[in-house]
Amino acid sequence: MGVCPLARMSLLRDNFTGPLHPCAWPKVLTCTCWRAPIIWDGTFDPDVAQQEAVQQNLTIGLTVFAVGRYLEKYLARFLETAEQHFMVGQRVVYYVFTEGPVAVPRVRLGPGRRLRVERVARERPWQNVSMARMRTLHAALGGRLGREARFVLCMDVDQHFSGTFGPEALAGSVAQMHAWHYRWRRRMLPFERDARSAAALGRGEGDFYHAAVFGGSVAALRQLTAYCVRALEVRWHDESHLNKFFWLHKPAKLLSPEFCWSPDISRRAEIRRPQLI
Ligand SMILES: CC(=O)N[C@H]1[C@@H](OP(=O)(O)OP(=O)(O)OC[C@H]2O[C@@H](n3ccc(=O)[nH]c3=O)[C@H](O)[C@@H]2O)O[C@H](CO)[C@H](O)[C@@H]1O
Ligand SMILES: [Mn+2]
Repeated sequence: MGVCPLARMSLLRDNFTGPLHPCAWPKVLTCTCWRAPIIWDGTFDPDVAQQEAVQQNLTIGLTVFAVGRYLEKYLARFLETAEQHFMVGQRVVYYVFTEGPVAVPRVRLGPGRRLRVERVARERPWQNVSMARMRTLHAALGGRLGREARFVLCMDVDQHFSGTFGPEALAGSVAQMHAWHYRWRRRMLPFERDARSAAALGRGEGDFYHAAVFGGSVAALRQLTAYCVRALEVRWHDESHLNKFFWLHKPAKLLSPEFCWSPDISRRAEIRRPQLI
């Protein structure tokens, strides 16, 4: 994975917490070659981020799709644990996209937190649900979600929060280092390599492998979703287009694999308190 070069470390700042502590984790990469910070537990001060976000009077959007079986199977736990861990103390607006609005569980929300349910058509086969997310997100960002929120995070529903997920995760554009791939050699990463695909990355291209959690300002996400929608019309997998986008438009911040971890992966010293499981 490599280690952040010392020369750059002192310059590394976070938009919410100010100076970061890249040395807190000597064994992991804490910045990218384009100087974006990689947020690991211990590299930032959560209290400063919290205060900064309150001062900026932010509303933070969290989008999630819960279509078909995923609605009853995952949504309640996702929302209940989000209430415990996601941007606690901030104004939050959840956007749940589902084809079954009446079945959305009634989760008790803290003050300043709202839940909006938007109806979407059920796509078949189920893989298309995942791909159709980009189109739906793009429309929502151009509508009420875009007016209500300053920053938005987009997540899978088949997971739950297990640790504090605070404003240190916010930036103009945010990508996450995929838990399964962050230790892989760059050339082994599963980017689309078929040159016939619009998502193809050439030899030596691609920085990190991303999926699972992405976000940013409304404007940046409009750009990302527009890119993926356009590209998806050519077909192929949404995740490949997401990765191509982040190769072309470098994210301002990266989230460490802790932010979306899988318990199926063997224990790793650098993974202490995962935000999502
Ligand atoms: C953890 C992780 O790496 N997740 C990525 C992986 O998802 P997964 O391989 O985890 O696929 P998945 O089945 O979780 O589908 C992605 C998401 O689509 C929604 N959904 C899907 C099917 C369905 O019947 N109903 C429904 O609501 C739901 O929010 C789900 O979480 O690959 C996808 C590619 O398409 C995305 O890149 C995901 O971010
Ligand atoms: Mn998933």
